[in-house]
Amino acid sequence: MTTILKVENLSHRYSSAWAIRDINFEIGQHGVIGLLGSNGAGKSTTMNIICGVLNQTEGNVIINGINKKDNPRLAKTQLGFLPQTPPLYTDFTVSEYLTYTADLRFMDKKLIKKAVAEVMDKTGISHFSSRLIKNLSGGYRQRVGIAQAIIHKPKLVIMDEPTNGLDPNQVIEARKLIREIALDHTVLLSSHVLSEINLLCRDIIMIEGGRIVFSDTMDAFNNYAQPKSILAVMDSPPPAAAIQSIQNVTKVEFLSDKQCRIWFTGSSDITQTIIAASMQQDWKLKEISLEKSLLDDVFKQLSGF
Ligand SMILES: Nc1ncnc2c1ncn2[C@@H]1O[C@H](COP(=O)(O)OP(=O)(O)OP(=O)(O)O)[C@@H](O)[C@H]1O
Repeated sequence: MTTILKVENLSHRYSSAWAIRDINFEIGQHGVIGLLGSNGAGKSTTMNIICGVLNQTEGNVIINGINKKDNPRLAKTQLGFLPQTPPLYTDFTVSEYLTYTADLRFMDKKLIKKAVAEVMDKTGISHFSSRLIKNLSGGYRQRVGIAQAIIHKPKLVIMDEPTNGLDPNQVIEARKLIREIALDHTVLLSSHVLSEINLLCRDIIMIEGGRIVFSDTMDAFNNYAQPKSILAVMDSPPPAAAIQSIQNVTKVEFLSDKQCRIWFTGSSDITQTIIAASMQQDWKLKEISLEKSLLDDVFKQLSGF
């Protein structure tokens, strides 16, 4: 794996309290990586340090092989940042603003005009190039925010809650654009919206109380909590008490005449016991399936709520 971002033993203290403590992770090329955590978990602190807006108390941030402490200016050329509120100058036109941000990124002046045209095309805002930013909708302003983050073709793009405050259609459009950007860049995106992380991200890093509590693929996150319930459909189901008498069954709830949910402890081999009981007692079992834990349940389990 080519490492684009390496975070080593990162800790930060605001006055006396530690906001993050000993954060370590490494991310590779392309794709969207989700930074998930509830409010106050430490996402913004981590992102602000990576972007150089805040200096860490301890630890290292290495972007595309460059340690931010040793060469902050060079490290910053490797990254683009879309903060929660995009830093837009609303009295500028779209192209004036993007030209200005390209200059701030120390881009070669001769290349700026072409880069502005390219990034407007990529983010779907070319037709608004001469419009004042203050006259754009929220969705288009967000596109301008994304355009300024990628105009200098950085390896790493950091987005802090990028769909916050957008209406449902704008959210769909913004997610589509983020996916496209992730084909050429590594995107580290923070959110406390689980469904968004699930839709967009390949890998997930979860922070709670300033510490990493989970770091793996999205699939591993979805499978993290073991199934604890079974859905069964029977043509001739017995009373709940009969199912409840099976060892390790903790609760039975009928959802309809023929369908019930069965909670259990211990191994999921219990499905075999239920199948055997059904055959012995002629419950006419037609379907049986383990219920996958909901993303929200995993989140609750990991965050200790
Ligand atoms: N400037 C500051 N001074 C003191 N404490 C701060 C400061 N900024 C953040 N904190 C504290 O640091 C902790 C982590 O905050 P941070 O903003 O990084 O969390 P977050 O996960 O981004 O939350 P949110 O989703 O609400 O933005 C919290 O306890 C917060 O109160």
